[in-house]
Amino acid sequence: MTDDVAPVLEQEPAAAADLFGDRIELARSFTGELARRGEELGLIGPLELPRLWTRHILNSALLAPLLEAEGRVADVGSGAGLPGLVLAIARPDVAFTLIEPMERRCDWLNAESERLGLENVTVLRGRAEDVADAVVVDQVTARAVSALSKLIPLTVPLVRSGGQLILMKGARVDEEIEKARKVILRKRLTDVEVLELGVGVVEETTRVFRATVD
Ligand SMILES: C[S@@+](CC[C@H](N)C(=O)[O-])C[C@H]1O[C@@H](n2cnc3c(N)ncnc32)[C@H](O)[C@@H]1O
Repeated sequence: MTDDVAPVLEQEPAAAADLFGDRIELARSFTGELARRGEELGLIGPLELPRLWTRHILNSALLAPLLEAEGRVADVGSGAGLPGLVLAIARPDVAFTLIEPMERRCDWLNAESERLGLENVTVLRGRAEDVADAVVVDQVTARAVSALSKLIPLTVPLVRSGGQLILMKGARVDEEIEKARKVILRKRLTDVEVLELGVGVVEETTRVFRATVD
């Protein structure tokens, strides 16, 4: 447990207030708790503290404008709550299902949702492929779960016809798309595009694979 999280919180970038608006205090509270307990709970590595805001919190919040008003979103493999819990803070009008197989991580997600008073979060313990019958959403998000060739088959069954995949990817997204070409065709994804978000706001531009489910 890290007691002094002030240095982490002091690194809040100016863009945070714009992205979170009147929810900024909740975002600060979540960031502080993640800084305090994240390493001990195995949610973040020790090197992540100095870049918690830019690389993790803001990076996740950049997806907020992509979410449908009053929609339903499933975040697959939420882990520490990235991007799912951060988005639930930024978008109280959207109902989030955080899908995560590890019990300890589910405990953290439930405890933080409760502590922050987030009424738009349901935590579902399980693997995406095992809970697909219980979930239908308008959009699915995921960050750092697996390569697109595996992630697309895991996420498509959760989404209604006409809904979207919004999958956060790294610099090698084009390579991943190339490797997933057959899966993209087989799953009949349309409107496939790569969005570059946060240019000049976050350390590394956030690349998002977005596609519509048939
Ligand atoms: C590397 S962590 C990333 C966590 C978080 N999304 C982030 O960006 O920090 C991958 C997470 O995906 C979860 N996971 C792995 N396979 C999964 C599956 N088939 N369905 C749902 N979650 C899965 C793991 O338990 C883990 O919490």
